[in-house]
Parts: sequence; C-alpha cells; structure tokens
Amino acid sequence: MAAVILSARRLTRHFGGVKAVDGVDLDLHHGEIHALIGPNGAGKTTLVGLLSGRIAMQAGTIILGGEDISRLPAHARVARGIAYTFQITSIYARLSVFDNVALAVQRHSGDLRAGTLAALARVGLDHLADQRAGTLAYGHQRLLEIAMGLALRPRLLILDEPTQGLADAEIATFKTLVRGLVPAATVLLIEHNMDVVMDLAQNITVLNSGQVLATGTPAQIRANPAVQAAYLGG
Ligand SMILES: Nc1ncnc2c1ncn2[C@@H]1O[C@H](COP(=O)(O)OP(=O)(O)OP(=O)(O)O)[C@@H](O)[C@H]1O
Repeated sequence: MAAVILSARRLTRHFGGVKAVDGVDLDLHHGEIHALIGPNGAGKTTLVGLLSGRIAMQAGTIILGGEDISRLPAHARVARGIAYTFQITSIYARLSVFDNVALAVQRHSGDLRAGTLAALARVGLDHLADQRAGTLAYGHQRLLEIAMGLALRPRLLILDEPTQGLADAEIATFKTLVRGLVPAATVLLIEHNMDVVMDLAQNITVLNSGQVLATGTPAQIRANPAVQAAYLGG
C-alpha cells in the first residue's frame, strides 16, 4: 500500500455531553480515495472539521506528510495542502464562475487566468466561466465548489457529501471527476450514497457514535457484521 500522507491519532471533540469525535485514529494513504461513512450524527463532519482545522480539537495528533499540524490554524493547513470543499453558501453568487475560482487560484503564483480555466475545465465548467455563479444549476454549483477546492492544488481534498442533491447523470460525471483527481491528490469523501462509496473508495472508515467501528476495503466493510448491524443493514 502507498505511504501514509495523513495520520490522525486519538482525535477527540466533545460538545457538552455529546462525544462527537471520541478517540478516532485515521490513516490516509497517498493517492487513495478514502470514504468516511456512518449514520447521521456519527461524527463525520466534526472529524473532517478537526482535520481541516475548522473545529478545534480537545485531544489528539494529526501528522501530515511527516509534520505535526495539530495546532495549526485552518489557513495554515490550507497552505500545506488540505482543501475542504466549500459549502454552496460560500460561493459568491454575484460573482462570475471564473472569479469564484480565481479567488482560490490567486493564493498561488503563476498565470491566474490559465490556472482558473484549468480548474474549471477539470470539472467541465469552463464553458460557463462568464456566468454569474448564483444562476448556475444546483449540480453545477456543487461542481464549482470542487473547482474552488482544486484551485488550491491540494494534497488532500476533503469532500463533504458532494453528491447530495445531484441527479444520476451528474453523479456519474462526479465519479469520473474524482477518479481523475487521484493519485495526484488524496481524496477523503464523506458520502451517504453507498453505490458511490463502493464504486470509488479503496478504503472505508465507518464511524458510529464518534468512534471508529471498522476500517477496510469495500469488500471487508460490506462483510463486517458490526457494520451491517449498525449501518448497512438499516
Ligand atoms: N457545534 C456543535 N454543538 C453541539 N453539538 C454538536 C455540534 N456539532 C456537532 N454536534 C453533535 O455532534 C454529533 C456529531 O455530529 P456530526 O455533524 O459530526 O455528525 P455527522 O456524522 O456529520 O452527521 P450527518 O451525517 O447527519 O451530517 C451529533 O450528535 C451532533 O448533534
């Protein structure tokens, strides 16, 4: 298996009495698509919030490419290559599609126009560059979020429920897109659509009540009785 790019140990975040993330270990391998699944409230969004630095952790360690990033603020983690797809609410509806992505591209040196168009082309939105972002169809707005994440040239791209609300044809396009991101980048995918998970992921981590219930290949996860009882069977 490829080298570990991100290694998280004993990550913990409680909200009052709720153990949202409770001693989670997670290893992401270079160039893999790794899915994070689990029932509603299992702690998935909180966990990726801890990885990206958007949510402060109470205990634990995160090592990215050999560097301890546990105490770095979110912007410093972005600078080190962790991109967390923006929610649609952070798309600037009145700006053009081009300008939305250009805002992310400008963090890097290089040709702003070429970099922006390249990111848009990867998600198939280059022909809509001049359109106002707020007027895009829903599925295209989700793709725009991904282009904004890609524009940061991440080593690790975290996608939080990217297929939610997408039509079947858009999901097919999305799967092709994500396959094209690896192995240059590593993808951590929170996803409720099991067909997408089983189709895309090389490894899956199952969370339940803030703890890791199981981790393994799609075949191992499908065959795991505890996972079936807690989640897949439901
Ligand atoms: N800011 C917060 N304050 C209080 N409780 C929170 C907060 N954020 C999350 N929680 C609680 O922590 C638990 C885990 O929530 P989280 O959103 O991480 O789960 P999830 O697996 O992403 O769920 P879903 O699949 O529904 O998005 C839930 O019980 C949730 O209510």
